Amino acid sequence: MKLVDAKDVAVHFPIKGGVIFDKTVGYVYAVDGMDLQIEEGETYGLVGESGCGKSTFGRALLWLDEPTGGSVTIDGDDLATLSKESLRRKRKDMQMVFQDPLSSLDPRQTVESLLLEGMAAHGLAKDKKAANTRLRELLAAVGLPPQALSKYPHEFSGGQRQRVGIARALSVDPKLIVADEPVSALDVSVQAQVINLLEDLQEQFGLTYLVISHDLAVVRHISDRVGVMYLGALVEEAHADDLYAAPLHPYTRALMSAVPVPDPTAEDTRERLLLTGDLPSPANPPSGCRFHTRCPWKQATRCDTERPQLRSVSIDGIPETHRVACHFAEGIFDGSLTEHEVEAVAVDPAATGTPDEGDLFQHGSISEL
Ligand SMILES: Nc1ncnc2c1ncn2[C@@H]1O[C@H](COP(=O)(O)OP(=O)(O)OP(=O)(O)O)[C@@H](O)[C@H]1O
Repeated sequence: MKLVDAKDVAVHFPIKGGVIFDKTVGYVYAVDGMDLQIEEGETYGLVGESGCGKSTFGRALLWLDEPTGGSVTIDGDDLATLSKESLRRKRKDMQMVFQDPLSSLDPRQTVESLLLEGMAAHGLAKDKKAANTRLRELLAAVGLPPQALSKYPHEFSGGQRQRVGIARALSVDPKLIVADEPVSALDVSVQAQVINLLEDLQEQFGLTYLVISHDLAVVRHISDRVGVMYLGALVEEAHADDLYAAPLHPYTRALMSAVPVPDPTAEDTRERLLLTGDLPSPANPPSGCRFHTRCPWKQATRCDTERPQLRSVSIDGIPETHRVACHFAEGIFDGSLTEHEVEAVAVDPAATGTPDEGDLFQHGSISEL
């Protein structure tokens, strides 16, 4: 059964200008036409460069950034149609795990108070004895000792703090968890432990996950299906193994070719596809296919004028579930379309912003699990 059904979701943030910043002078098209479905019990991994709109989409799914267009249906309820009270109750079913638990957990609260707070908001702490039992069960589930209840967030290591963040999300017995870069603030040695914990909890509690990450290795390890996002929308979607075996979109191919091979002494026969040019500003996205300014296979004039929709392709061995938003995916795949040099495009650096740490292309920070 479908738990998440997002259709044509848009989140456009107004850019304020004028003398006293009271006028809307433009929009940041952070999310622009996202279609995404997640089955109950599934893990969907969302990847893409920093600034492509992953977090904003995750927040829009949970109605934390209210979409400016499209619809989000969770477990049969169209969130836009819910009353304030119904939406408040619905929040029990959909929780978020953040990248940096230290900034998402109130430093003045003990773990006990942090966990009880969420439970109380949904009427799950009325019976003190039952709530106490539940607190201990939650800690055991995330691998923390009962003594952790009286401690403050700063008294834990990064990995333990993320366990507290996960326990807090779990405390209200949710169906869906959106995990936004859940391990990227952690040491590589701890990352695998937290990923394994998320997998165990999914099995134990029947959870559905949207995992947002810039790290292709993390996403590959944990996801059933993967969506690749570029400038506010999906450019490719497939079962994880299918995507990694045969990336079809030029952007996905570039992402994959940036990943170091696990064994550096082994001969690396993959094609190298380096992305040229900066990520265009989401305040001024390119017309047509949003990737055309960086695409070595761009064809005039279809790519600059017609925005491609996600579609299945007719390529032998590529399943119907593998969809790509590229007019020329078949020609690129079979080599009948030749590559050309990508002209450097002048991008206004002020509008583009500085890539964050962890940006795949800046740091190549892919960890192997
Ligand atoms: N509240 C906001 N107001 C205006 N612009 C915003 C707001 N939140 C995000 N943006 C912009 O929307 C775009 C998408 O941001 P978002 O954080 O969703 O991307 P991301 O892919 O999650 O990147 P990162 O991994 O760096 O968080 C960026 O250009 C960002 O600057």
